[in-house]
Amino acid sequence: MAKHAKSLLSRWSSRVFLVEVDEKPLYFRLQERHGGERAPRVFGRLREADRCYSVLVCSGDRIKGAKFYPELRNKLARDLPPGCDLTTMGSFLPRVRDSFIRGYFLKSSVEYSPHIERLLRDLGRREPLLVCSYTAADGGGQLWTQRLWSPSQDETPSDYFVVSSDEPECHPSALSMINNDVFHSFEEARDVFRKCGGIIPEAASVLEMLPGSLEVCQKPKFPVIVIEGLDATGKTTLTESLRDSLGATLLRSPPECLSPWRALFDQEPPLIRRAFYALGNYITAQQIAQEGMKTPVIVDRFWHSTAAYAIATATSGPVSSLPQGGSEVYGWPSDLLQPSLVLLLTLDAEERKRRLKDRGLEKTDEEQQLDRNQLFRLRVEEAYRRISGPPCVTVDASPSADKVLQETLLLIRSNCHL
Ligand SMILES: Nc1ncnc2c1ncn2[C@@H]1O[C@H](COP(=O)(O)OP(=O)(O)O)[C@@H](O)[C@H]1O
Ligand SMILES: Nc1ccn([C@H]2C[C@H](O)[C@@H](COP(=O)(O)OP(=O)(O)O)O2)c(=O)n1
Repeated sequence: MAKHAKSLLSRWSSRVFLVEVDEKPLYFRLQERHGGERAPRVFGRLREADRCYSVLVCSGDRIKGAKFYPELRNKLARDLPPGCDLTTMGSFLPRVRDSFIRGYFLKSSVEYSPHIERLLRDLGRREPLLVCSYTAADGGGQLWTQRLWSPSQDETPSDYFVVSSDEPECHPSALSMINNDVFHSFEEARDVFRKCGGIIPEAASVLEMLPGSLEVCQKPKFPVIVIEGLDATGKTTLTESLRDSLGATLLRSPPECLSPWRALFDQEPPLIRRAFYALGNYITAQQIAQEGMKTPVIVDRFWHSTAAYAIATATSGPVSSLPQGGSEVYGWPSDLLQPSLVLLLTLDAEERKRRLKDRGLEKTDEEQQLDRNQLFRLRVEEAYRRISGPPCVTVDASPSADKVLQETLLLIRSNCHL
């Protein structure tokens, strides 16, 4: 039994579990004795002939674990018997940092149990997994027990009743977000790339683009203005006009030099994908520091994009599931250059869709998700607003391109010395 998995077991009965049903997390916890509570919602509609499993990834090596998590979904989707339900789940210790682990929740008919259990045991030989099975303990489907599969043959498996648990203040993935989804230092992001070199050869090419160390750069002489907003809010149009109107240098994050690898790292799990974008910001920061000595600098996307998309993807459900405003996850990394001003372009959903359609370009998976998933879009927008650091002003991007430019120029002139 892997060391990491063993340490997760040490406080097993204090863990809370969540199963995500239609983007909504449903919570349950464990109890030794049953006090007559109703079954948690996720079990409420099951029949006695149903059997459920939770499969949690508990690899001690976080790169391997991150790679295995989506692979596990593909394998399960491919090899599970027909009619078996598969959804995402997680488990955490309330208020314990880095305690969040991810996995899948399976629902099947009891007749398929031998097949499923064989499959889960095989998968567990590849990467450490914690597997639990859930069985109806009464005739009415109100009482369900969790049995944690015995980590070693000679231990007696522990059974608990499952009961509903209150919703935590925010999505528990927040417990493990810093330096897994949202990188707060250059060193942490670079470390992920150094460690994944063995499995992704292209990581070495990205490392070659990085500065050896973060020299303490002098503050740029000229203003640095970042333009942020969802796809098709008009960032490209506006940043190009600002460059021409202000005689500024236009930069972007991720920087051009990383474009050969962007599509590849977009396919990687969040740990690696987010480290890629974080490193892109540090390269762009170096370019800003240089160019900002000669001209004003306009930047198309920067840290706000990296953090907001990461936070919104790591959570699920409504805006209330985001870490609360003021949480350290929204903090600006202390080693990253702060722009003079961030302008956030906002547009109502219908107009944005219309512009997307007119433009007709290919979209990243995440941008496609924005279209399909209203809750995800709302979380990204709210996370944008909660990020602290440089002053951030919201700009209504619905007027004509020229009006948006004039409004932005006014804001820049009143906030920066130009
Ligand atoms: N203010 C505006 N009014 C109407 N259409 C606009 C405006 N700004 C941009 N567009 C159009 O909307 C589409 C998306 O704009 P773009 O600048 O590419 O957005 P982004 O860079 O944020 O993805 C483009 O077809 C562009 O011509
Ligand atoms: N600095 C950045 C820039 C983009 N990202 C991520 C966030 C989203 O997944 C995509 C959005 O970028 P994309 O190039 O599709 O968006 P635009 O076309 O520039 O509007 O990239 C990031 O994490 N950090």
